[in-house]
Amino acid sequence: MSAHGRTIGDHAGTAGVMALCLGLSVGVQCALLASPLLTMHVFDGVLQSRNDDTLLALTVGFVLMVSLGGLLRYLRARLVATATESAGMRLQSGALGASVRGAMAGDRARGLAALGDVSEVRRMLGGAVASDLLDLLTVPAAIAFLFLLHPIYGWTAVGGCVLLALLGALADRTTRALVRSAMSEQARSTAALTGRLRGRDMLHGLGMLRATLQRWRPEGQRAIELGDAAQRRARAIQGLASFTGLMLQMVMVTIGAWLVARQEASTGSLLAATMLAGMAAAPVSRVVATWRDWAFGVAAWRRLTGFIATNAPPPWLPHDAEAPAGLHVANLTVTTPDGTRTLVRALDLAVAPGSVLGVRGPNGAGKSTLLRALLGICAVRDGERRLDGHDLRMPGLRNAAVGYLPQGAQLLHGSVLDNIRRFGDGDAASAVAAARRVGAHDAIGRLPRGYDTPAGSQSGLSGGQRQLVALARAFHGAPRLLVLDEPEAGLDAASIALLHAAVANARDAGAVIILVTHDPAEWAGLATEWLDLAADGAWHLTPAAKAGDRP
Ligand SMILES: Nc1ncnc2c1ncn2[C@@H]1O[C@H](COP(=O)(O)OP(=O)(O)OP(=O)(O)O)[C@@H](O)[C@H]1O
Repeated sequence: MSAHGRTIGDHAGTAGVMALCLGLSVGVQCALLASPLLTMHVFDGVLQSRNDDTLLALTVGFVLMVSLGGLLRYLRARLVATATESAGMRLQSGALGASVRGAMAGDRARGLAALGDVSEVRRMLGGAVASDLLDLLTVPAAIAFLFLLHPIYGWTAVGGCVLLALLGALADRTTRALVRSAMSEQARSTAALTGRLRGRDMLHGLGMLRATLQRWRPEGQRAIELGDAAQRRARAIQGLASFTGLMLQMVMVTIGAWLVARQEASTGSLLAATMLAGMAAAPVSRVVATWRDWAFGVAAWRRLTGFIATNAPPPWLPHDAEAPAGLHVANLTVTTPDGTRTLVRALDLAVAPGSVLGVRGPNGAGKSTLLRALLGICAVRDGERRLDGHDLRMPGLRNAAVGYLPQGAQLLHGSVLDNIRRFGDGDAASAVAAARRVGAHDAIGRLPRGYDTPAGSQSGLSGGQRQLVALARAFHGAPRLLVLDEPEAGLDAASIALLHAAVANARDAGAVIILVTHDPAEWAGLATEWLDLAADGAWHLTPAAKAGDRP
């Protein structure tokens, strides 16, 4: 199904669920309103006529209506829970994708904060907020009923509900700015702490943990203080709101007694009016009471949707059937992630299947960033990059046809086997074959749990072992494009020799290979062409036969 079709389907499904929730809520309101109606009949009819049969019939009716109301309320709660759960999941997957894209563009902190925002929105959706909102339907129904009993009852209830709504607005007005600063301060301090704690070896190795935490403490403290201040103000107003709800019922009793004394209303209507006033005020009080969840949740939702829209996946170019086989790069301009400096200007490149392009240049010239730009995992100012005519930014294409070895291996939480087969369902044999291809199989065999050894950041793998596992992951599935960032880093001489053989085999099998190296002599026998990057964005291509000629 197309993305567009899915969107229409989603909207139709959401509209259907909302209509059903509304229908169930109307049913709940009818059942609720039956109680004051029956109470009025008991007082005004049965107490006068002393008819036991009528009393029994009214009691049965009352029990039935209350049970029906309970059942409908239960069904609505289930429906709301399912709908909010799936909305939360959709939001989470959108936020995850946007966080990864944001991190690629150099904004890791915002990505982390977005995941915090997802929790905030889910807390709002998962709480009683949706049910409270639907219960607001009771307010007009109860007030209409009160007007039928006597206009004074109706106007008193309107006055009480307006007062409650004003208190809600006051809570919003007096705490909104505080809540906003508390939330952004919290997001900033969490991101700052996470960033500081990432380099755990260095923090402990240089005894810097204490100083780092001390520097962070004022930021964390400020976020907590702002949050507490907002909570305190909101709680004071909530207290006022519950008091107003009680007052409304008491005022209703007094007005009812006055109307009964003037024979303008019956005793039964007094009781019904008191119950109805409580029913009208309760949902408004609850909305005021859960205001904090609302305010935080809605603010988080606004930030999230903005963040997801800013980090939306780029529109992919259509397949170019005319394009020659291999990697084609046209007019690609790569900048630093923050966009302040051009690293590679207007690069044109054609690497045929069965070729090895070596990339070299001084530290910081932009070699790693260029590889990321080729794979479409960092923003570029201009240009296209295609593999066999397909836009390389398509994640499906990269998963199926690309092998990538980033700088620093970057193994993920999971076993060595999981990492090599990229967390897919592929059989273990394919992972073992990839490990054999790059000469990693024996090294993995010597690990305490072999292919089941944990490989994430907390694992005990050495730098070289991590590099071998990452190489096996890159070569897994015989990719058509291999992008290797300093593949020889951390490897001993024997492993480097096996790596050369793996690259030669992949080249002979028709793969396109791009590799960054600081040791061009190491790859002199394999590279078919060299791309030299200068510090000012200039670049130069040299056929391997003339590899010694630097620009
Ligand atoms: N998040 C960022 N914000 C701003 N500049 C960045 C960011 N990340 C990297 N850079 C800059 O981009 C430039 C290119 O970095 P890159 O890692 O691509 O260089 P490199 O040629 O691979 O370097 P090395 O040989 O040291 O690995 C560097 O000058 C670096 O300072």
